[in-house]
Amino acid sequence: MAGDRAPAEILKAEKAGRTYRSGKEEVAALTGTELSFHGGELTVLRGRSGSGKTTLLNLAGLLDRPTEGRIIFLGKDTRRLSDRKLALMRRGNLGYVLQDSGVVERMTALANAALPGFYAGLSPGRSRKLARAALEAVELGAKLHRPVGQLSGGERMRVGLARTLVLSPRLVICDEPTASLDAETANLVITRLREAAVGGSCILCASHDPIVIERADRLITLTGGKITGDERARDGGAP
Ligand SMILES: Nc1ncnc2c1ncn2[C@@H]1O[C@H](COP(=O)(O)OP(=O)(O)OP(=O)(O)O)[C@@H](O)[C@H]1O
Repeated sequence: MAGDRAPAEILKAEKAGRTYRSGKEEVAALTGTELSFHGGELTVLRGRSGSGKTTLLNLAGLLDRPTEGRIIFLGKDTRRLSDRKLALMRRGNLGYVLQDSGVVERMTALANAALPGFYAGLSPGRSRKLARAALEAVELGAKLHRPVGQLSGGERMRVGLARTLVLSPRLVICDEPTASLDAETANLVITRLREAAVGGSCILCASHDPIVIERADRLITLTGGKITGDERARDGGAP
């Protein structure tokens, strides 16, 4: 899926907002968000607890729909898409690095990382070859055949990362991808994410970790559900 797509606009938020309703109470978690994301960039989203980061990641990741405004993904107005079409769009174009890495514990690391290939209709051999390379890239080449349930938390997270990146998704959504990792493993994770960006993916990452922030191309700040900062990193994110 890689190619000359670096300048392409992947996602656009137009006056997008999300209000949660529980009983009579309404929480405007995100309001009037105007943002555009392109391939080839790693963007870090910062903000205090409750500022709306997860809400924005969920909208950008097509996991939730805005209650106002719209999200345009690959030129398509997602308001018009059924839940089924949205799910297909996610499967073909999006990857997630979330707190719960979503790996299947009874399956081996290799089988987990090969899943996107199978779903995309690649041959089993090709899916496994790509999975093996993705796992080697996160330093799990020696544990390919281990059931994920027998791996450490950081290793599971890396299996999830390998699975997320194995088919070079257009957009990768990450929620605190280095939380609870030691500095060396955190460096490995951010290096893989940067490589994915260099390969043309658009990476959107909520994080407070200086290791992540110093490798960002762009820094967005959220305050009380609004974008209050949107700046380019001076050195454009070291490779
Ligand atoms: N399902 C929900 N129902 C009601 N309110 C919600 C819901 N999810 C989030 N909120 C509220 O929306 C606001 C933004 O929440 P969000 O989870 O996006 O913040 P965040 O910046 O990701 O916070 P944190 O860093 O603590 O994870 C908060 O006030 C939160 O309490």
